[in-house]
Amino acid sequence: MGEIVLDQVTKTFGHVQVIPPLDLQIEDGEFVVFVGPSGCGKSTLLRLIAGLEDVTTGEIRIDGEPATHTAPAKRGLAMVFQSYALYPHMSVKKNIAFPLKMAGLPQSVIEEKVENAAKVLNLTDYLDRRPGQLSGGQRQRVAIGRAIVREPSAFLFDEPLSNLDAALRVNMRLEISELHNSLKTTMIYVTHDQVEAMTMADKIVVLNAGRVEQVGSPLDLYNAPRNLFVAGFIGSPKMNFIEGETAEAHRATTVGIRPEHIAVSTDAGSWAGVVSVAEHLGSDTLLHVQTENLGTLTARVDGEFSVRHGSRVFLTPQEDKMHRFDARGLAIR
Ligand SMILES: Nc1ncnc2c1ncn2[C@@H]1O[C@H](COP(=O)(O)OP(=O)(O)OP(=O)(O)O)[C@@H](O)[C@H]1O
Repeated sequence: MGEIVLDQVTKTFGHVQVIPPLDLQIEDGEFVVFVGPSGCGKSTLLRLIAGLEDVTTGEIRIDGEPATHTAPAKRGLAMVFQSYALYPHMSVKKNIAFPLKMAGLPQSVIEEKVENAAKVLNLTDYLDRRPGQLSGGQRQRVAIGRAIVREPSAFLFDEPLSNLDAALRVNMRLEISELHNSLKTTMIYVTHDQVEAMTMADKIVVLNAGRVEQVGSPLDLYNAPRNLFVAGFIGSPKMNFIEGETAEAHRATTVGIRPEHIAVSTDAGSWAGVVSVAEHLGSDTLLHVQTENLGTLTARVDGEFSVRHGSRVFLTPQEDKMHRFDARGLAIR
């Protein structure tokens, strides 16, 4: 089990309401990612679910049971922190066993659970080492191991990969996804990195200033962002926005087009411009183009596209991939 429901939950620190009334339903077994810019309230929301912060008003239910005032240890949830929070003087084995020992389980049961977790996480060969003798990725796996042995109804991850270098992050991302596939336990994962959100989530919750801007699958958010904020936040490189009179469609004050939905030609096209920067990534080419009337637009072309800074090009947007927004920033469908 691992269904979590937030019903009109708010959080106020002093006089500042950082979470206005918020409803959210997390299904059993789902991988849910909270994503949003720094300070939007992601960690606060996770800590409210964990019970590390008290809600100001509203209710939390876990598996149908009221949990608003339940002590953190009694919620059946396991939190994995960015800082790993390992005990430096204890071996990997003792670190993983710690919550079981605290719970007073028999030694034989502890041994078995630690062994199984170590196997799942490829830590079997490291059980006698101390955290200081491990790489960042291995330490993160120990922290996850300590969560796994508790057999929680949900795992809560607070930016678990932000201390790792880029290559290791990609690896750990895959490992956590695989872990979710095999355990099928609810996971709630906080990140400010929309690529992590897109690649890992069943369901993404986009937060902005404590408010839920949109909830949906990664492709829902990519294909049909509800508003300008989600449109600009999800997708890399970012969606281009064209403002004002150029947004020809009635009611629309802003038109959005993703870089991958703009064709580039050196001969002819809808919008003429000059390449201000060309980023040759090998797999694709990103062209930042200073257009005559629409400001700078970014286009992404598959593979190599041999133009340089200063080259004259023409851009043609794919009409059916254009997004239109009204004066309030809401998508027009
Ligand atoms: N204990 C606290 N007392 C007062 N204000 C707080 C406290 N904890 C968080 N806040 C404020 O609440 C808001 C949300 O913070 P939170 O840490 O949840 O954001 P976040 O989205 O996780 O940000 P980041 O990605 O930078 O960690 C921020 O404006 C923050 O300053």
